Amino acid sequence: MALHDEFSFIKDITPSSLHQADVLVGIGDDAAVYQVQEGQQQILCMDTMVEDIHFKRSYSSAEEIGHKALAVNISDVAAMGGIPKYYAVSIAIPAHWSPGELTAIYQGMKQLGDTYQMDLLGGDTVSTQGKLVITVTVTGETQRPDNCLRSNAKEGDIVFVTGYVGDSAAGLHLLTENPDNLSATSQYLFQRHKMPVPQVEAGTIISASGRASLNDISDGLASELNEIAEASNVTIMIDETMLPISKEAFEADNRQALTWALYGGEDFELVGTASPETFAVIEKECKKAGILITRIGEAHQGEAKVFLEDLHSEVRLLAKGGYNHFQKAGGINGVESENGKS
Ligand SMILES: Nc1ncnc2c1ncn2[C@@H]1O[C@H](COP(=O)(O)OP(=O)(O)O)[C@@H](O)[C@H]1O
Ligand SMILES: Cc1ncc(C[n+]2csc(CCOP(=O)(O)OP(=O)(O)O)c2C)c(N)n1
Ligand SMILES: [Mg+2]
Ligand SMILES: [Mg+2]
Ligand SMILES: [Mg+2]
Repeated sequence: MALHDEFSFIKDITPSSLHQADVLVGIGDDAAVYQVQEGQQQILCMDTMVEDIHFKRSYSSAEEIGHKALAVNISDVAAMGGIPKYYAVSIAIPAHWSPGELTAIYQGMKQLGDTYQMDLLGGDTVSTQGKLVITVTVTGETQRPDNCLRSNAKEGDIVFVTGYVGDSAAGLHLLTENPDNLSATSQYLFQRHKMPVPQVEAGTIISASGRASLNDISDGLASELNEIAEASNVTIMIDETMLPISKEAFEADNRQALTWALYGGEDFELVGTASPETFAVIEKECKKAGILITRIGEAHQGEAKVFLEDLHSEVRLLAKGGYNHFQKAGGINGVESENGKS
């Protein structure tokens, strides 16, 4: 029988016990963490991008593809409060990709990696009769990974998110409509989709401030919040009026902007929770660093569920819906009907 759900597959293959006692975080968070020696924690993560699933060659340059393949991994390091240091790349190459394009993919990775002084340490090269597949492994270091776990949320916490949510999905929508659109709105949203900026500095500020729960937004805000609610066993309530949705996303389509923000995914912003006292510190430090961080709700005692209070003060359940690789051929799932009700 075909696979239906990447999340239950991951549960199935998670080992019930580990051999090594120095593993601090195994499968189940954004990245794994293990202790090398007292006070020195290393971080490890891996994400894959597949042509026509994660990007299209028709609208993404080779440099942009390389940038994003590394950025999505650095984003998982950021979600553990870490600093990225090294990367390795495995690439499966179909016949129709030219050597020039392939080196340009690596230039895109190098350009981003250089901004963090990251080094490429190895990888693998194979041919494929299918689409181009690029898998990146990133390692790095983290001081306080225990301050960034998905399981750290507590009742009374403030829920926050960095940057704007929904831009990437808005960009993808516009790219499929007219990738040649030169309007400032389209150009901004294209950039947000094709060249995500991982939130490393925000991650280090959050992990240094105290206990927080943290996730990066790859599958969508609703999905990531459900992961925090489930791992922490709390109810999360967010407020539609507080969601940081850009004017560009509203301009792209007023009626779809909320769905993009909740379920679109690939914003690679950080979402999490912290006590009001810790959040005050995070907010102050982010302001100093010029990082937008927005309070969007609270965590409460109760079932592991996520709710949205809408503009009319009506409360509705936010299902885990978001991007799931084995449902609806990878569409936006769990999306409300036209009138906004599920
Ligand atoms: N095929 C796999 N084998 C082993 N571990 C996996 C596999 N796929 C995902 N994982 C692990 O499952 C967890 C969730 O993965 P994923 O949803 O891809 O996280 P993220 O959205 O942060 O990239 C991570 O800890 C990841 O390392
Ligand atoms: C051509 C195309 N269609 C759809 C999408 C949207 N999309 C693809 S994968 C994905 C979710 C994130 O990718 P995933 O591999 O699940 O990342 P992870 O959760 O492991 O970080 C989204 C929203 C896209 N980027 N490009
Ligand atoms: Mg992640
Ligand atoms: Mg992943
Ligand atoms: Mg995913």
